[in-house]
Amino acid sequence: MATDVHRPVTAHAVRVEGLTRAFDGRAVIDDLRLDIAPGEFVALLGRSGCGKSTLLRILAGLDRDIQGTALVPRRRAVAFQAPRLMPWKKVWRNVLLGLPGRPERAVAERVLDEVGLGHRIGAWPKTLSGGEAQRASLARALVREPDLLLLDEPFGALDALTRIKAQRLVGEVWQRRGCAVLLVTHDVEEAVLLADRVLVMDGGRIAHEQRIDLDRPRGITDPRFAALRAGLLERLGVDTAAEAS
Ligand SMILES: Nc1ncnc2c1ncn2[C@@H]1O[C@H](COP(=O)(O)OP(=O)(O)OP(=O)(O)O)[C@@H](O)[C@H]1O
Repeated sequence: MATDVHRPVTAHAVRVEGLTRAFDGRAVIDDLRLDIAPGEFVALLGRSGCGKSTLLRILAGLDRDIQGTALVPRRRAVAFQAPRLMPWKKVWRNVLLGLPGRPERAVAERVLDEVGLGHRIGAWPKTLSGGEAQRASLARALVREPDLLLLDEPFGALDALTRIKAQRLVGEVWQRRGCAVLLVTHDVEEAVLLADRVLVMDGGRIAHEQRIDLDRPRGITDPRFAALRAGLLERLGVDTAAEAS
C-alpha cells in the first residue's frame, strides 16, 4: 500500500524507510532507507540518472507518488541549480513569494543581507549575475526558516571562483542556522568540504556512506581530505590512477 506521510519529526530531520519510486514500471528509487539527524549536513553523490533529484523532490514534497515512508519536517525549503526567479518580480518579492500572510520588505532584507545580497534587494532578476541569482534563490529558501534545507546542485552552473564563494556561504549559513542540509552534488570535493556525511546512491539505494570527521574550515591540502576524496571517487567508479601519474 502506498504511504505518503509528510509530518514533523524531532529525533530525525529526515526518516525514510522502504521508499520506492517507479517511472513507467522502472524503480528509480528502490526500497531506500535514509536517516538524517537534526542539524546534520549530508551530501548525496551518484552517477547521473541514479535518482538523486528524484529523492530530493520527494523530500521536498514535490513528488508524492511514492511507496514507503518519507518523514520530513514541516519547515523545509529547496533550492535548485537554476535559481527559478520570477522575472516580473523584483528580488525582494521573489524572496517572499509563497510565504503566508503579507510579509514586509524588511523580512526579505534581513535574509538578503545574510547572503550578502542586501544591495540588490530592489533589482530585477535579469540584472543579477549567476552567483547573485543563486544567492537570491538561497535567500528565498532561508526566509522559510527551514529545519531541513534541500539543495539540488545549487553551485552547478557557477564559475569556479563564484562557486567557492557560494560553497563558503552555504557552510556559514548552515553553521549559523543549525538546520539539517541535504546537498545533491556531482562534485566530490564539494561534498568532502561541506558535509558531515557523504552518501553515494546506486541501484536506487544508498550504496555507500562516508563520515567526514575533519575539523572545519577544511582544506584540500589536508592529506586526510585527499584520502577521503580518493576513496569516494573510487566508490563512484572514477579511476584516480591517471591523476596520480
Ligand atoms: N517525471 C519523470 N518521468 C519519467 N522518468 C523520470 C522522471 N523523473 C526522473 N525520471 C528518470 O529517473 C531517473 C533518475 O532521474 P534523476 O533526475 O533523479 O537523476 P539524478 O541522479 O538527479 O541525475 P543527474 O545527476 O543527471 O541530475 C532518470 O532515468 C530519469 O530519466
